[in-house]
Amino acid sequence: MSINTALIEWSFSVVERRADQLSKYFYAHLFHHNPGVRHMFPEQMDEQQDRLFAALTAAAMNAADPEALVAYLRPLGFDHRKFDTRPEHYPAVGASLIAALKMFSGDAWTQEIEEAWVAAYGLISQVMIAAAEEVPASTPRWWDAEVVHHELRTGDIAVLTVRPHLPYPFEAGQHAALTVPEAPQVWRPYSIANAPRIDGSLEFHVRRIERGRLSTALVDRVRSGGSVRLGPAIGSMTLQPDSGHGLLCVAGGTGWAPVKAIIEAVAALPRPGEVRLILGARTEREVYDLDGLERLAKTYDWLDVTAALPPEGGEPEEADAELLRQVGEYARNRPGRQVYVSGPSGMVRAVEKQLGALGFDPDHIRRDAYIHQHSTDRPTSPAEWFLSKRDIPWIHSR
Ligand SMILES: NC(=O)C1=CN([C@@H]2O[C@H](COP(=O)(O)OP(=O)(O)OC[C@H]3O[C@@H](n4cnc5c(N)ncnc54)[C@H](O)[C@@H]3O)[C@@H](O)[C@H]2O)C=CC1
Repeated sequence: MSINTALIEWSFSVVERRADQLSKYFYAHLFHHNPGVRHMFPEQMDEQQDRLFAALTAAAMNAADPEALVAYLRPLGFDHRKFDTRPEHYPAVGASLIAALKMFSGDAWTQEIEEAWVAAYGLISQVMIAAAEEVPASTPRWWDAEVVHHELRTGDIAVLTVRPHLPYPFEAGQHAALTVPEAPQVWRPYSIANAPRIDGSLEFHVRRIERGRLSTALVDRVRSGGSVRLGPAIGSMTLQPDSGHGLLCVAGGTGWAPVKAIIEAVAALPRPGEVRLILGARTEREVYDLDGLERLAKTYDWLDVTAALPPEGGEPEEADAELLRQVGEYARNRPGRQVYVSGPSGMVRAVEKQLGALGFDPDHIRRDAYIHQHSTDRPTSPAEWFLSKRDIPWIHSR
């Protein structure tokens, strides 16, 4: 089926400036016509408001590249089992999407545009439904877990250890969506900060973000003995077969979490290769897992760690340049190395660009695109526009 993505993109540009109102209309339409799905969303929609809509528009705009689209949508379809999403929900969402776009397009809406959106949405739902149906029925839709340890490491970063009640399959470097009873139906992806353990426990590193309902609950309200709910583990930032030949790992802030898991997975290899870890933080205090780091560095002679911090008395932003300097210095003579990069998307992009300039093959650089889509530090593509909370003076004029 061919989809007219140029038309979709054009029609999107017509409504883009009223994205905020459009997504509100979309949810109002959805809930009015399908009151049965309201419980699947958070009570307060402000934070979550645009996420479903953003994913839909991002996917529709990528419909011209079926391979990329399928790679993006399959894990999403699998992950959506945790919302209890059923095939019959998809037409309902599609109808509200079209209604909202039509409403805000005015005279610009044509039969051809409608057909292009219907075709794109049809493809999106088909891939997601198929991905969810391929999962064996015995696989849980979610996993409940007990918080066995909760530790505040800095004013705003907590490290949580949780133990799922049922076996939880995952690979080092993957992430899982979390929610807690303190923030019902608010889900966010967090990287798992360990390789699989015999006792089945999982570690998560959470920074409280401004107005983040879930991160605030995870940092300030959840305590040992509490409970969390996990979606399935997803993500491809996992250890590759040739990783034993040496790795460069670059981690910034809480981006340390999946890199820690990768290092633990390297340690389980029969013959671990050399691993160089460059760990960036904006201040020394922000190196929140120093004990864990020191333990790894002392135990494994193949692991070499340097911190990228601002110079003495320097500004926090100077850490950015130091991190890139260290990456350049190390990578210059090792163009064949596998690289794992995790942290703010600005950092990940800067590191990728630098490695590209040094002749690194992009296929050797592993990072987590999905996490970046859901983090606060996001690129600003037209679709991403929906994801970032911005004050638009001429919309919120009062
Ligand atoms: N799997 C993944 O990729 C994961 C990604 N994250 C993301 O990592 C981020 C962590 O946030 P924070 O701890 O607040 O990080 P942060 O703002 O404290 O920055 C961490 C490090 O990145 C460096 N950095 C930031 N922007 C840069 C740029 N443009 N160029 C070069 N270096 C730069 C800083 O100097 C610092 O060393 C969040 O956005 C989170 O979503 C977190 C966990 C896992």
